[in-house]
Amino acid sequence: MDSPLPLHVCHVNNLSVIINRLHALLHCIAIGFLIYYRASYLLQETRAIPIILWLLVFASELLLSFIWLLGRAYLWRPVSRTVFPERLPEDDKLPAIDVFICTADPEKEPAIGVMNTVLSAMALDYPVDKLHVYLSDDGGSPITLHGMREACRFAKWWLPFCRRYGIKTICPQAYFSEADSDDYFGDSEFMVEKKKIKEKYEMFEEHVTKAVEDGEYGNSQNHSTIIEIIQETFGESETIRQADLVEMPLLVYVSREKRPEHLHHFKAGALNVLLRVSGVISNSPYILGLDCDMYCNDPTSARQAMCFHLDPKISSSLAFVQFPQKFHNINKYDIYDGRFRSAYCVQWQGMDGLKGPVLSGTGYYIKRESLYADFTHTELKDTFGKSNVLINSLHQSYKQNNANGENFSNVLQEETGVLASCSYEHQTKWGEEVGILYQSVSEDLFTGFILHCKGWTSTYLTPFRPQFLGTSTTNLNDLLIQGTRWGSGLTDVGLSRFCPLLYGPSRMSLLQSMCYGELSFFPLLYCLPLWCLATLPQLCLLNGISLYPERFVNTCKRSFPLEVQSMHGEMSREFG
Ligand SMILES: O=c1ccn([C@@H]2O[C@H](COP(=O)(O)OP(=O)(O)O[C@H]3O[C@H](CO)[C@@H](O)[C@H](O)[C@H]3O)[C@@H](O)[C@H]2O)c(=O)[nH]1
Ligand SMILES: [Mn+2]
Repeated sequence: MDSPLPLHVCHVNNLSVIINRLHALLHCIAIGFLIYYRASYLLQETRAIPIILWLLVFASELLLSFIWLLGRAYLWRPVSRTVFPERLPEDDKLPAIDVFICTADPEKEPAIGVMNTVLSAMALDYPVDKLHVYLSDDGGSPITLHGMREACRFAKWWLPFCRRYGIKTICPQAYFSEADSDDYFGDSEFMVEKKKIKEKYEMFEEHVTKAVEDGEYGNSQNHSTIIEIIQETFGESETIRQADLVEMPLLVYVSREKRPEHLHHFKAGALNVLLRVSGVISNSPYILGLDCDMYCNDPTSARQAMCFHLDPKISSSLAFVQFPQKFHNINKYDIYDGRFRSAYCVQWQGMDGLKGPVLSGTGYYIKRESLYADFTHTELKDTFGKSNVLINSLHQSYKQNNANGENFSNVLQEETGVLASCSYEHQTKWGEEVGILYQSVSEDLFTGFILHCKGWTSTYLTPFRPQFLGTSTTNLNDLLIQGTRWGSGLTDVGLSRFCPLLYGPSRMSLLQSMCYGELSFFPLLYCLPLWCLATLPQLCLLNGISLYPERFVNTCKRSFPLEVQSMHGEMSREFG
């Protein structure tokens, strides 16, 4: 029988709603005056200011007004949510979860950091037999594979320790670098145990770093498939308490085949290989997606996400639960806004009040089914490729533990090899209709957009304690590279046949299309206004040309002091 108490509640912030809408109205009036002023000047017979100047400023203001208008959709109905994981059904009724972690470059993404992410995911507070952790290594690096074996060995100490003492910081590196991590236990047995685990961790760290010094990075562009279920047995010198000999989550290393003559589609390609390979191994109905630089900072995220996925009122249409990206390496000045506050503190909450936030690349729990196209009317092999085992897995509900180290049978080993080969997707619908989509380098936003267009919804949860913590870009060079990649990915979507403002409105609400429109057009639409308004008014000022007549400016300032400020604020919000 279902619990009569809700698993989650949604609060609409009515005060914000009223303030936001009133503010939008006032701002609209101010924009109306400005447009009237600019347009009427064009109709005058004699003009003191060069027309080209006037037109450039006018065009900039129109573009800014348009993008501003689209952005109002975020503020239309912001909501926040609370979950009650204690009301979830017992553990044996919880659905299984596959965790997908992606790594690509062993030089930029050091193995020890990646292994900490793996360990933190293994230590999630969830039934171990229902948790499967997959690492995709696009670098095809022996160092990473070796790191996985070491991580598995250390996990046999780390997991029981976390469970026995209810450790919250389940990422060992973060835990041992915290000054007062959970030391409130104060008890001597705990302290002894902690010291022992710390020594084990240091040994683990040493083994991994030594392998980096001695080993080879491998060829990330040209290598064959390696898929291995990681299982480490204890060395003779290691003894472990009988009570701690617990089961561990399944741990799988996947390095897909890469050849220079085949497109590999970056992270989206890696995720699709994981989808297929995990489909024939554990086939869990839910997937947690993580970047290798973003570790689980709290054990409860899986149960929190299940509060939405297991709510019968919303679960049939719910595709994913998104947590915010938070970062541990940002100083208090944060001059590049590495925290992306407008996205994670304002925009996603606003979209959550419509049909849900954007899929944000990491820190989401997605339903596997939502990534498979509607396959009831299609020729399955044309869509999913030639693997019969994979096709059978589509129909079959989750098969528990059909793979562990010993019985990772030859058949399965061969099948996963085929599924991870670089030619598997030829003449299939992978990346076009099935799985993570390849159309844009911002694969996350685009995939989420198409899911919303198909009628799926999402929810956004921002608990007080960050559930996931990552590494943000902190220098200008990395920031510009990342910004250019995102900018071109978003513009790609905006200018494609999937333009949210044209493709969206008939498939989702107008407000939601406006949100996606704002996201995909802002890099492009800010270009001209940014250059014009950063140069022309200043040049005019130096030459004694007045773009804004004094009387007009004074009236505006008197009537709409807030509006004048917020119009200026709008640009500084996006560009720091
Ligand atoms: O060929 C590739 C390239 C990248 N990755 C992995 O993808 C993740 C994200 O890549 P990164 O280069 O760190 O990009 P970021 O700009 O930091 O990532 C943000 O932007 C991406 C979309 O552009 C999203 O996928 C990410 O989740 C989001 O955090 C990392 O774990 C990489 O290891 C691969 O697995 N294969
Ligand atoms: Mn990253």
